[in-house]
Amino acid sequence: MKTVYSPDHAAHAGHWEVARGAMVPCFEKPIRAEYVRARVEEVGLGEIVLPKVWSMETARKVHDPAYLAFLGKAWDMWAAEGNHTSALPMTWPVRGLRNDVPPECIEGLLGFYSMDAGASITAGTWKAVKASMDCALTAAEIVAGGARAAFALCRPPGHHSGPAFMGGYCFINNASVAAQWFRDQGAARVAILDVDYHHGNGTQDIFYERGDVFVANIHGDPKTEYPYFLGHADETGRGAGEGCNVNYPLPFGTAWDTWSLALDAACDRAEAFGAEVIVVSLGVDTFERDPISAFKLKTADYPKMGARIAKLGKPTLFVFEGGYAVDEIGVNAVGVLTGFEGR
Ligand SMILES: NCCCCCC(=O)NO
Ligand SMILES: [Zn+2]
Repeated sequence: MKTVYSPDHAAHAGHWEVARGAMVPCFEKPIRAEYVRARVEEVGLGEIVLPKVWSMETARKVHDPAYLAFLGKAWDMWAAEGNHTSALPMTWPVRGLRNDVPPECIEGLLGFYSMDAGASITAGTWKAVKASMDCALTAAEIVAGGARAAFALCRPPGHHSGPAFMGGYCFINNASVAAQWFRDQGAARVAILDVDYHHGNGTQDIFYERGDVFVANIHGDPKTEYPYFLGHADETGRGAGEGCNVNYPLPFGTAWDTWSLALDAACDRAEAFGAEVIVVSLGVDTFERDPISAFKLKTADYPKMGARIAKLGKPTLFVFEGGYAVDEIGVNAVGVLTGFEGR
């Protein structure tokens, strides 16, 4: 299987994030992608290629163009005010506040276009974000070109970013852009399987009223886990999208025996939907030693995850999302891919 990787990811290196009331070093850091790339090379998964440079045309079909334009200029606006550290939002338009965008105030725009303080912007963030999206589209093109599967080694991740907001380390929803690209190439029905520990609220939001893209999430129960405000089992889609969204919220401590039942159910639903191509939001923060998560999957479980997805027998694009147990991130993420290949 080919991997699409860009060294430009390293341009995005946030300094701090807020966790349990303290400023802590960012968990989503460049070394994550390097460890995964090293493991791809170590197992001989396949060729590692650079992404092509894509326009924003497809991204503008799943994201608000004004939001994307903001992402491209946010750092310059922040720096123009003499700021040197990461740009972080501090005020959000919650209930009772107005919802019109503050045109030229970077502090207001940061809050307007974010769901949390978990997406810090630095001088190189846009370069990395664009490259990450380019990796997803390039890998999608490899699949569309006849490959059974391809791996988009995306960093930063994307599944929390919605139509017009960033958050949870995410800026552009890479998996959603790829799914839209497959639709634009003529795939009538696309399924997105999000196996990251956290609910992909952005992906759900983007396709919630659409009947052409099925979205399944297996994740920490939002009653007690980030993102808290989406990801319940009663969220099944709306209008044309009714029945095209399914959530499997699971409790702290969930291990493979329970988690795999949700995967079976999600795969069955994707099959029943008639998906012609599968996009997997591949986060491995389901791992038992992940520092910010609370499931109990073991390294030996990840090849089983890949093997189950392979049973769908559909062209499959793997898009890298979360995972913060850096020492095992490579063996776990690539384990899904070698398991998919039946190695
Ligand atoms: N700072 C709050 C937790 C962000 C979750 C990031 C992630 O892994 N999402 O999949
Ligand atoms: Zn996650």
